[in-house]
Amino acid sequence: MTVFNQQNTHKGSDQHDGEVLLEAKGVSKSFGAEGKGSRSGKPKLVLDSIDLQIRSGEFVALLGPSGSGKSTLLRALAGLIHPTEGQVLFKGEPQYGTNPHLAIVFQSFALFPWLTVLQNVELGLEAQDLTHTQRLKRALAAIDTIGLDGFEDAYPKELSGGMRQRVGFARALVVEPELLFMDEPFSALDVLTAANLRKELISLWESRSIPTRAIVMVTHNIDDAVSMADRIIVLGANPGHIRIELPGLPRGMRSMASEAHTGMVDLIYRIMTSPKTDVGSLLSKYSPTLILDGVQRNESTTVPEPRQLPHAAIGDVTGLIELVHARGDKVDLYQIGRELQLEFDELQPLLEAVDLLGLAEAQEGDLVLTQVGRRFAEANVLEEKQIFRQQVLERVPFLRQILQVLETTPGHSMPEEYVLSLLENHLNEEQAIEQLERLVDWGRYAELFTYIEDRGIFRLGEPEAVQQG
Ligand SMILES: Nc1ncnc2c1ncn2[C@@H]1O[C@H](COP(=O)(O)OP(=O)(O)OP(=O)(O)O)[C@@H](O)[C@H]1O
Repeated sequence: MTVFNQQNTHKGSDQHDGEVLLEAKGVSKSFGAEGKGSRSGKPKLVLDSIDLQIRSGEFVALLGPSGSGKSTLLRALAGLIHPTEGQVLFKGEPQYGTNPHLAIVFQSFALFPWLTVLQNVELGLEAQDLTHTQRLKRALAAIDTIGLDGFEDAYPKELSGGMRQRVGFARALVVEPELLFMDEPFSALDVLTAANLRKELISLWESRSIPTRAIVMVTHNIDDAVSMADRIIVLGANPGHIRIELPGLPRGMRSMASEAHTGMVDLIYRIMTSPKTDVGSLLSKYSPTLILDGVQRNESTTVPEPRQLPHAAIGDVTGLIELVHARGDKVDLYQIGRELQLEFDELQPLLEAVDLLGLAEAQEGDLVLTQVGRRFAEANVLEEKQIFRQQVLERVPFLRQILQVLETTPGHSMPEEYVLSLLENHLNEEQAIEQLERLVDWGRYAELFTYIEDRGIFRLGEPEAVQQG
Protein backbone atom coordinates (compact mmCIF):
# COMPACT_ATOMS: atom_id res chain seq x y z
CA MET A 1 0.00 0.00 0.00
CA THR A 2 1.42 3.34 -1.01
CA VAL A 3 1.81 5.78 1.78
CA PHE A 4 1.43 9.53 1.44
CA ASN A 5 4.27 11.99 1.33
CA GLN A 6 6.41 10.82 4.25
CA GLN A 7 7.20 14.34 5.40
CA ASN A 8 3.57 14.93 6.05
CA THR A 9 2.57 11.71 7.71
CA HIS A 10 3.21 13.01 11.22
CA LYS A 11 4.93 9.83 12.27
CA GLY A 12 6.25 9.69 15.78
CA SER A 13 4.80 11.85 18.48
CA ASP A 14 3.58 14.71 16.30
CA GLN A 15 0.25 13.23 15.22
CA HIS A 16 -0.76 12.52 18.77
CA ASP A 17 0.63 15.57 20.50
CA GLY A 18 -2.75 16.86 21.65
CA GLU A 19 -2.33 20.32 20.06
CA VAL A 20 -5.66 22.10 19.76
CA LEU A 21 -6.24 22.21 16.01
CA LEU A 22 -9.76 23.52 15.90
CA GLU A 23 -11.80 25.29 18.51
CA ALA A 24 -15.44 26.37 18.59
CA LYS A 25 -16.00 29.20 21.05
CA GLY A 26 -19.60 29.99 21.92
CA VAL A 27 -20.77 28.98 18.45
CA SER A 28 -24.47 29.56 17.85
CA LYS A 29 -26.25 29.24 14.54
CA SER A 30 -29.72 30.42 13.59
CA PHE A 31 -31.38 29.84 10.25
CA GLY A 32 -33.99 32.05 8.70
CA ALA A 33 -32.62 35.23 10.21
CA GLU A 34 -32.82 36.88 6.80
CA GLY A 35 -36.42 35.77 6.34
CA LYS A 36 -35.36 32.60 4.56
CA GLY A 37 -36.36 29.19 5.94
CA SER A 38 -39.02 30.65 8.21
CA ARG A 39 -42.16 32.14 6.79
CA SER A 40 -43.05 33.49 10.19
CA GLY A 41 -39.86 35.55 9.89
CA LYS A 42 -38.57 34.18 13.20
CA PRO A 43 -35.03 32.79 13.02
CA LYS A 44 -34.65 29.24 14.26
CA LEU A 45 -31.83 28.64 16.71
CA VAL A 46 -30.19 25.39 15.63
CA LEU A 47 -26.96 25.48 17.64
CA ASP A 48 -26.69 27.12 21.02
CA SER A 49 -23.32 28.24 22.45
CA ILE A 50 -21.16 25.32 21.45
CA ASP A 51 -17.71 25.17 23.02
CA LEU A 52 -15.57 22.42 21.60
CA GLN A 53 -11.95 21.61 20.93
CA ILE A 54 -10.54 19.16 18.41
CA ARG A 55 -7.03 18.09 19.26
CA SER A 56 -4.30 16.46 17.24
CA GLY A 57 -4.43 12.67 17.50
CA GLU A 58 -8.14 12.51 18.23
CA PHE A 59 -10.96 10.70 16.49
CA VAL A 60 -14.10 12.47 17.65
CA ALA A 61 -17.63 11.18 17.01
CA LEU A 62 -20.66 13.47 17.05
CA LEU A 63 -23.88 11.70 18.00
CA GLY A 64 -27.33 13.10 18.63
CA PRO A 65 -30.96 12.81 17.65
CA SER A 66 -32.07 13.82 14.20
CA GLY A 67 -32.18 17.57 13.88
CA SER A 68 -29.89 18.23 16.86
CA GLY A 69 -27.53 20.10 14.56
CA LYS A 70 -24.71 17.57 14.04
CA SER A 71 -24.26 18.40 10.36
CA THR A 72 -24.66 22.10 11.02
CA LEU A 73 -21.94 21.93 13.67
CA LEU A 74 -19.66 20.01 11.31
CA ARG A 75 -20.23 22.58 8.56
CA ALA A 76 -19.60 25.45 10.95
CA LEU A 77 -16.37 23.82 12.16
CA ALA A 78 -15.30 23.33 8.54
CA GLY A 79 -15.93 26.97 7.70
CA LEU A 80 -18.65 26.08 5.18
CA ILE A 81 -21.16 28.20 7.10
CA HIS A 82 -20.64 31.16 9.39
CA PRO A 83 -21.78 31.00 13.00
CA THR A 84 -24.42 33.56 13.90
CA GLU A 85 -22.52 34.10 17.13
CA GLY A 86 -19.15 32.95 18.42
CA GLN A 87 -16.20 31.89 16.34
CA VAL A 88 -14.14 28.96 15.13
CA LEU A 89 -10.38 29.10 15.55
CA PHE A 90 -7.89 27.03 13.55
CA LYS A 91 -4.62 26.71 15.49
CA GLY A 92 -5.63 29.70 17.54
CA GLU A 93 -6.42 31.99 14.58
CA PRO A 94 -9.98 32.94 13.58
CA GLN A 95 -11.07 30.85 10.62
CA TYR A 96 -12.55 32.74 7.68
CA GLY A 97 -14.23 30.76 4.91
CA THR A 98 -13.50 27.15 4.05
CA ASN A 99 -10.47 25.74 5.81
CA PRO A 100 -7.93 24.51 3.18
CA HIS A 101 -6.36 22.14 5.73
CA LEU A 102 -9.58 20.22 6.08
CA ALA A 103 -11.42 17.78 3.81
CA ILE A 104 -14.91 16.33 4.14
CA VAL A 105 -16.38 12.99 3.14
CA PHE A 106 -20.15 13.05 2.80
CA GLN A 107 -22.70 10.25 2.95
CA SER A 108 -22.73 9.88 -0.81
CA PHE A 109 -20.22 11.49 -3.02
CA ALA A 110 -21.01 13.57 -6.04
CA LEU A 111 -18.61 12.13 -8.57
CA PHE A 112 -18.47 13.54 -12.07
CA PRO A 113 -19.78 10.74 -14.29
CA TRP A 114 -17.80 11.87 -17.34
CA LEU A 115 -14.47 11.77 -15.47
CA THR A 116 -12.46 8.67 -14.58
CA VAL A 117 -11.58 7.72 -11.01
CA LEU A 118 -8.16 9.31 -11.41
CA GLN A 119 -9.59 12.54 -12.83
CA ASN A 120 -12.22 12.68 -10.08
CA VAL A 121 -9.53 12.31 -7.42
CA GLU A 122 -7.27 14.86 -9.10
CA LEU A 123 -10.12 17.37 -8.82
CA GLY A 124 -9.50 17.45 -5.07
CA LEU A 125 -6.17 19.12 -5.84
CA GLU A 126 -7.51 21.80 -8.16
CA ALA A 127 -7.11 24.55 -5.63
CA GLN A 128 -3.47 23.66 -5.00
CA ASP A 129 -0.59 25.07 -6.96
CA LEU A 130 0.95 21.82 -8.19
CA THR A 131 2.49 20.67 -11.47
CA HIS A 132 0.69 18.05 -13.50
CA THR A 133 3.23 15.42 -12.43
CA GLN A 134 2.86 16.26 -8.74
CA ARG A 135 -0.92 16.10 -9.04
CA LEU A 136 -0.79 12.75 -10.78
CA LYS A 137 1.61 11.32 -8.20
CA ARG A 138 -0.54 12.46 -5.28
CA ALA A 139 -3.76 11.21 -6.87
CA LEU A 140 -2.26 7.79 -7.67
CA ALA A 141 -0.99 7.48 -4.10
CA ALA A 142 -4.40 8.35 -2.67
CA ILE A 143 -6.10 5.87 -5.00
CA ASP A 144 -3.69 3.17 -3.94
CA THR A 145 -4.04 3.97 -0.24
CA ILE A 146 -7.80 3.69 -0.34
CA GLY A 147 -7.72 0.36 -2.20
CA LEU A 148 -8.74 1.46 -5.68
CA ASP A 149 -5.51 0.44 -7.35
CA GLY A 150 -6.30 -0.81 -10.86
CA PHE A 151 -9.47 1.28 -11.17
CA GLU A 152 -7.78 4.56 -12.09
CA ASP A 153 -9.33 4.61 -15.57
CA ALA A 154 -12.77 3.32 -14.59
CA TYR A 155 -15.80 5.61 -14.77
CA PRO A 156 -18.13 6.02 -11.76
CA LYS A 157 -20.93 4.04 -13.42
CA GLU A 158 -18.64 1.00 -13.56
CA LEU A 159 -18.13 1.08 -9.76
CA SER A 160 -20.16 -0.33 -6.89
CA GLY A 161 -21.53 2.02 -4.20
CA GLY A 162 -18.70 1.04 -1.86
CA MET A 163 -16.05 1.78 -4.47
CA ARG A 164 -17.61 5.12 -5.29
CA GLN A 165 -17.42 6.01 -1.63
CA ARG A 166 -13.75 5.00 -1.72
CA VAL A 167 -13.27 7.54 -4.51
CA GLY A 168 -14.90 10.06 -2.16
CA PHE A 169 -12.36 9.16 0.52
CA ALA A 170 -9.49 9.35 -1.98
CA ARG A 171 -10.64 12.79 -3.12
CA ALA A 172 -10.63 13.96 0.49
CA LEU A 173 -7.33 12.31 1.42
CA VAL A 174 -5.46 13.46 -1.69
CA VAL A 175 -5.22 16.97 -0.24
CA GLU A 176 -3.43 15.44 2.75
CA PRO A 177 -5.76 17.25 5.11
CA GLU A 178 -4.77 17.87 8.69
CA LEU A 179 -8.42 17.45 9.61
CA LEU A 180 -10.69 14.86 8.06
CA PHE A 181 -14.41 15.39 8.58
CA MET A 182 -16.96 12.71 7.76
CA ASP A 183 -20.73 13.17 7.68
CA GLU A 184 -22.32 9.74 7.97
CA PRO A 185 -19.75 8.27 5.61
CA PHE A 186 -20.92 4.66 5.86
CA SER A 187 -24.67 5.02 6.10
CA ALA A 188 -25.42 4.67 2.38
CA LEU A 189 -23.41 1.46 2.09
CA ASP A 190 -24.50 -2.11 2.65
CA VAL A 191 -23.47 -3.66 5.96
CA LEU A 192 -20.46 -5.64 4.72
CA THR A 193 -19.05 -2.87 2.54
CA ALA A 194 -19.44 -0.41 5.39
CA ALA A 195 -17.68 -2.78 7.81
CA ASN A 196 -14.78 -3.22 5.38
CA LEU A 197 -14.29 0.45 4.69
CA ARG A 198 -14.58 1.31 8.37
CA LYS A 199 -11.91 -1.24 9.26
CA GLU A 200 -9.56 -0.01 6.55
CA LEU A 201 -10.01 3.62 7.52
CA ILE A 202 -9.24 2.85 11.15
CA SER A 203 -6.21 0.86 10.15
CA LEU A 204 -4.90 3.77 8.01
CA TRP A 205 -5.54 6.17 10.86
CA GLU A 206 -4.06 4.08 13.65
CA SER A 207 -1.01 3.06 11.63
CA ARG A 208 -0.57 6.75 10.76
CA SER A 209 -0.36 5.94 7.07
CA ILE A 210 -2.29 9.11 6.32
CA PRO A 211 -1.14 12.59 7.31
CA THR A 212 -4.48 13.42 8.90
CA ARG A 213 -4.03 14.65 12.46
CA ALA A 214 -7.63 14.53 13.67
CA ILE A 215 -10.90 13.03 12.47
CA VAL A 216 -14.41 14.21 13.27
CA MET A 217 -17.30 11.96 12.27
CA VAL A 218 -21.03 12.66 12.41
CA THR A 219 -22.97 9.44 12.76
CA HIS A 220 -26.29 7.98 13.78
CA ASN A 221 -24.68 4.68 14.44
CA ILE A 222 -23.78 4.35 18.12
CA ASP A 223 -21.84 1.14 17.45
CA ASP A 224 -19.66 2.99 14.93
CA ALA A 225 -18.99 5.79 17.37
CA VAL A 226 -18.02 3.39 20.16
CA SER A 227 -15.88 1.23 17.83
CA MET A 228 -13.96 4.12 16.37
CA ALA A 229 -13.83 7.21 18.53
CA ASP A 230 -11.46 8.49 21.19
CA ARG A 231 -14.10 10.94 22.30
CA ILE A 232 -17.87 10.85 21.84
CA ILE A 233 -19.89 14.03 21.91
CA VAL A 234 -23.63 13.63 22.36
CA LEU A 235 -25.74 16.55 21.23
CA GLY A 236 -29.21 17.32 22.54
CA ALA A 237 -31.88 19.03 20.44
CA ASN A 238 -34.01 22.18 20.41
CA PRO A 239 -31.72 23.94 20.12
CA GLY A 240 -28.63 21.82 19.46
CA HIS A 241 -26.31 21.80 22.47
CA ILE A 242 -23.65 19.52 23.88
CA ARG A 243 -25.28 17.21 26.40
CA ILE A 244 -22.17 15.31 27.23
CA GLU A 245 -18.67 14.46 26.12
CA LEU A 246 -17.66 10.88 26.87
CA PRO A 247 -14.15 9.53 26.64
CA GLY A 248 -13.97 6.67 24.10
CA LEU A 249 -13.03 3.18 25.19
CA PRO A 250 -9.37 2.22 25.19
CA ARG A 251 -8.50 0.90 21.70
CA GLY A 252 -8.19 -2.71 22.80
CA MET A 253 -11.75 -2.71 24.18
CA ARG A 254 -13.58 -1.22 21.22
CA SER A 255 -14.50 -4.34 19.28
CA MET A 256 -18.23 -5.03 19.05
CA ALA A 257 -17.68 -8.39 20.71
CA SER A 258 -16.33 -6.83 23.90
CA GLU A 259 -18.43 -6.33 27.00
CA ALA A 260 -17.10 -2.81 27.36
CA HIS A 261 -18.45 -1.98 23.90
CA THR A 262 -21.93 -3.26 24.75
CA GLY A 263 -21.87 -1.38 28.06
CA MET A 264 -20.85 1.87 26.40
CA VAL A 265 -23.45 1.57 23.62
CA ASP A 266 -26.06 0.80 26.23
CA LEU A 267 -25.10 3.87 28.26
CA ILE A 268 -25.28 6.13 25.19
CA TYR A 269 -28.68 4.65 24.31
CA ARG A 270 -29.88 5.44 27.81
CA ILE A 271 -28.65 9.00 27.47
CA MET A 272 -30.15 9.53 24.03
CA THR A 273 -33.48 7.96 24.87
CA SER A 274 -33.82 10.05 28.03
CA PRO A 275 -33.56 13.59 26.65
CA LYS A 276 -35.12 15.07 29.77
CA THR A 277 -33.09 13.11 32.33
CA ASP A 278 -30.01 14.67 33.86
CA VAL A 279 -27.03 12.91 32.29
CA GLY A 280 -25.19 12.98 35.59
CA SER A 281 -27.75 10.76 37.27
CA LEU A 282 -27.55 8.23 34.41
CA LEU A 283 -23.78 8.23 34.57
CA SER A 284 -23.54 7.80 38.29
CA LYS A 285 -26.01 4.95 38.12
CA TYR A 286 -24.63 3.11 35.11
CA SER A 287 -21.07 4.12 34.70
CA PRO A 288 -19.64 5.69 37.84
CA THR A 289 -16.09 5.28 36.56
CA LEU A 290 -16.73 7.57 33.59
CA ILE A 291 -17.45 10.45 35.92
CA LEU A 292 -13.93 10.22 37.24
CA ASP A 293 -12.59 10.11 33.73
CA GLY A 294 -12.92 13.67 32.58
CA VAL A 295 -16.51 13.54 31.41
CA GLN A 296 -17.91 16.95 30.61
CA ARG A 297 -21.58 17.64 30.60
CA ASN A 298 -23.71 20.59 29.92
CA GLU A 299 -27.42 20.27 30.53
CA SER A 300 -28.24 23.86 31.23
CA THR A 301 -28.93 25.05 27.71
CA THR A 302 -31.96 22.86 26.92
CA VAL A 303 -34.92 24.98 25.90
CA PRO A 304 -38.16 23.10 25.30
CA GLU A 305 -40.04 23.74 22.07
CA PRO A 306 -43.73 23.05 21.32
CA ARG A 307 -44.02 19.34 20.70
CA GLN A 308 -44.36 18.25 17.08
CA LEU A 309 -45.70 14.98 15.78
CA PRO A 310 -42.76 12.70 15.10
CA HIS A 311 -42.13 11.32 11.63
CA ALA A 312 -43.56 7.88 12.38
CA ALA A 313 -46.03 5.86 10.33
CA ILE A 314 -49.00 4.53 12.29
CA GLY A 315 -48.30 0.99 11.08
CA ASP A 316 -44.81 1.13 12.58
CA VAL A 317 -46.17 2.48 15.87
CA THR A 318 -48.69 -0.33 16.24
CA GLY A 319 -46.09 -2.87 15.07
CA LEU A 320 -43.61 -1.73 17.73
CA ILE A 321 -46.21 -1.86 20.52
CA GLU A 322 -47.23 -5.38 19.51
CA LEU A 323 -43.62 -6.48 19.40
CA VAL A 324 -42.89 -5.09 22.88
CA HIS A 325 -46.03 -6.78 24.21
CA ALA A 326 -44.97 -10.09 22.69
CA ARG A 327 -41.63 -9.72 24.56
CA GLY A 328 -43.27 -9.29 27.96
CA ASP A 329 -44.03 -5.54 27.77
CA LYS A 330 -40.39 -4.48 28.08
CA VAL A 331 -37.49 -4.53 25.61
CA ASP A 332 -33.93 -3.34 25.61
CA LEU A 333 -33.79 -0.53 23.05
CA TYR A 334 -30.29 -1.25 21.89
CA GLN A 335 -31.16 -4.91 21.29
CA ILE A 336 -34.41 -4.12 19.51
CA GLY A 337 -32.68 -1.52 17.33
CA ARG A 338 -30.11 -4.09 16.31
CA GLU A 339 -32.73 -6.77 15.73
CA LEU A 340 -34.92 -4.57 13.56
CA GLN A 341 -31.80 -3.15 11.90
CA LEU A 342 -32.90 0.36 12.74
CA GLU A 343 -30.37 3.11 13.24
CA PHE A 344 -31.02 5.38 16.19
CA ASP A 345 -32.41 8.12 13.95
CA GLU A 346 -34.96 5.65 12.55
CA LEU A 347 -35.95 4.37 15.97
CA GLN A 348 -36.10 7.83 17.52
CA PRO A 349 -39.35 9.07 15.85
CA LEU A 350 -41.04 5.78 16.76
CA LEU A 351 -40.00 6.20 20.38
CA GLU A 352 -41.24 9.76 20.38
CA ALA A 353 -44.55 8.64 18.88
CA VAL A 354 -45.23 5.90 21.42
CA ASP A 355 -44.23 8.26 24.22
CA LEU A 356 -46.41 11.07 22.92
CA LEU A 357 -49.36 8.68 22.64
CA GLY A 358 -48.75 7.41 26.18
CA LEU A 359 -48.39 3.84 24.92
CA ALA A 360 -44.84 3.21 26.07
CA GLU A 361 -41.99 4.98 27.80
CA ALA A 362 -38.26 4.87 27.25
CA GLN A 363 -36.75 4.20 30.63
CA GLU A 364 -33.00 4.31 30.75
CA GLY A 365 -32.37 2.20 27.69
CA ASP A 366 -35.52 0.05 27.86
CA LEU A 367 -38.89 0.59 26.25
CA VAL A 368 -41.69 -0.28 28.66
CA LEU A 369 -45.39 -0.45 27.78
CA THR A 370 -47.78 1.65 29.83
CA GLN A 371 -51.10 0.19 30.98
CA VAL A 372 -52.79 1.85 28.00
CA GLY A 373 -50.06 0.43 25.76
CA ARG A 374 -50.83 -3.07 27.04
CA ARG A 375 -54.55 -2.59 26.36
CA PHE A 376 -53.69 -1.27 22.91
CA ALA A 377 -51.54 -4.31 22.14
CA GLU A 378 -54.32 -6.70 23.17
CA ALA A 379 -57.15 -4.83 21.42
CA ASN A 380 -58.83 -5.74 18.14
CA VAL A 381 -58.66 -3.25 15.28
CA LEU A 382 -61.76 -1.31 16.30
CA GLU A 383 -60.75 -1.02 19.94
CA GLU A 384 -57.25 -0.10 18.86
CA LYS A 385 -58.62 2.84 16.87
CA GLN A 386 -60.74 3.93 19.84
CA ILE A 387 -57.76 3.90 22.17
CA PHE A 388 -55.70 5.77 19.60
CA ARG A 389 -58.44 8.40 19.24
CA GLN A 390 -58.71 8.83 22.98
CA GLN A 391 -54.95 9.16 23.42
CA VAL A 392 -54.63 11.62 20.55
CA LEU A 393 -57.41 13.81 21.92
CA GLU A 394 -55.88 13.77 25.38
CA ARG A 395 -52.28 14.25 24.38
CA VAL A 396 -52.08 16.09 21.05
CA PRO A 397 -53.66 19.52 21.66
CA PHE A 398 -53.26 20.56 18.05
CA LEU A 399 -55.40 17.69 16.75
CA ARG A 400 -57.96 18.40 19.46
CA GLN A 401 -58.03 22.00 18.27
CA ILE A 402 -58.62 20.95 14.65
CA LEU A 403 -61.53 18.78 15.76
CA GLN A 404 -63.04 21.64 17.79
CA VAL A 405 -62.81 24.00 14.80
CA LEU A 406 -64.46 21.43 12.55
CA GLU A 407 -67.24 20.83 15.08
CA THR A 408 -68.02 24.52 15.45
CA THR A 409 -67.51 25.78 11.87
CA PRO A 410 -70.59 26.00 9.62
CA GLY A 411 -70.26 23.30 6.97
CA HIS A 412 -67.87 21.43 9.31
CA SER A 413 -64.97 21.83 6.96
CA MET A 414 -61.80 23.86 6.80
CA PRO A 415 -59.05 24.44 4.22
CA GLU A 416 -55.58 23.11 4.98
CA GLU A 417 -54.15 26.62 4.56
CA TYR A 418 -55.68 27.48 7.92
CA VAL A 419 -53.79 24.64 9.62
CA LEU A 420 -50.61 25.48 7.72
CA SER A 421 -50.72 29.11 8.78
CA LEU A 422 -51.02 28.04 12.43
CA LEU A 423 -48.11 25.65 12.05
CA GLU A 424 -45.98 28.32 10.45
CA ASN A 425 -46.09 30.31 13.66
CA HIS A 426 -43.44 27.92 14.91
CA LEU A 427 -42.08 26.14 11.85
CA ASN A 428 -40.60 26.96 8.49
CA GLU A 429 -42.58 26.16 5.36
CA GLU A 430 -41.05 22.76 4.70
CA GLN A 431 -41.45 21.63 8.31
CA ALA A 432 -45.03 22.90 8.40
CA ILE A 433 -45.94 20.86 5.31
CA GLU A 434 -44.37 17.78 6.87
CA GLN A 435 -46.29 18.35 10.12
CA LEU A 436 -49.49 18.74 8.14
CA GLU A 437 -48.93 15.31 6.58
CA ARG A 438 -48.40 13.77 10.03
CA LEU A 439 -51.50 15.46 11.43
CA VAL A 440 -53.56 14.16 8.52
CA ASP A 441 -52.14 10.66 8.96
CA TRP A 442 -52.75 10.53 12.71
CA GLY A 443 -56.11 12.36 12.57
CA ARG A 444 -57.44 10.04 9.89
CA TYR A 445 -56.38 6.94 11.79
CA ALA A 446 -58.01 8.33 14.93
CA GLU A 447 -61.11 8.97 12.79
CA LEU A 448 -61.25 12.60 13.84
CA PHE A 449 -61.90 13.88 10.32
CA THR A 450 -61.75 13.12 6.63
CA TYR A 451 -59.22 14.89 4.47
CA ILE A 452 -60.05 15.54 0.85
CA GLU A 453 -56.65 15.27 -0.67
CA ASP A 454 -57.11 16.87 -4.09
CA ARG A 455 -58.81 19.94 -2.58
CA GLY A 456 -56.79 20.13 0.61
CA ILE A 457 -59.88 20.24 2.84
CA PHE A 458 -60.50 18.85 6.31
CA ARG A 459 -64.07 17.74 6.96
CA LEU A 460 -65.83 16.27 9.94
CA GLY A 461 -66.93 12.83 8.83
CA GLU A 462 -68.64 9.67 9.96
CA PRO A 463 -66.26 6.82 10.64
CA GLU A 464 -67.52 4.96 7.53
CA ALA A 465 -66.76 7.94 5.37
CA VAL A 466 -63.42 8.37 7.10
CA GLN A 467 -62.39 4.82 6.35
CA GLN A 468 -62.97 5.43 2.67
CA GLY A 469 -61.13 8.57 3.28
N1 LIG B 1 -29.74 25.74 5.50
C1 LIG B 1 -30.69 25.59 6.42
N2 LIG B 1 -31.75 26.42 6.47
C2 LIG B 1 -32.71 26.29 7.42
N3 LIG B 1 -32.69 25.33 8.37
C3 LIG B 1 -31.67 24.45 8.36
C4 LIG B 1 -30.62 24.53 7.39
N4 LIG B 1 -29.73 23.54 7.65
C5 LIG B 1 -30.20 22.86 8.72
N5 LIG B 1 -31.37 23.42 9.14
C6 LIG B 1 -32.17 22.98 10.30
O1 LIG B 1 -31.29 22.86 11.38
C7 LIG B 1 -31.67 21.76 12.21
C8 LIG B 1 -30.46 20.89 12.41
O2 LIG B 1 -30.13 20.27 11.18
P1 LIG B 1 -28.88 19.32 11.01
O3 LIG B 1 -28.96 18.71 9.65
O4 LIG B 1 -27.65 20.03 11.39
O5 LIG B 1 -29.19 18.23 12.12
P2 LIG B 1 -28.60 16.76 12.27
O6 LIG B 1 -28.47 16.50 13.73
O7 LIG B 1 -27.39 16.60 11.42
O8 LIG B 1 -29.81 15.94 11.68
P3 LIG B 1 -29.80 14.53 10.92
O9 LIG B 1 -29.25 13.57 11.90
O10 LIG B 1 -31.26 14.29 10.64
O11 LIG B 1 -28.97 14.69 9.68
C9 LIG B 1 -32.84 21.09 11.52
O12 LIG B 1 -34.02 21.55 12.13
C10 LIG B 1 -32.75 21.59 10.10
O13 LIG B 1 -34.02 21.64 9.52
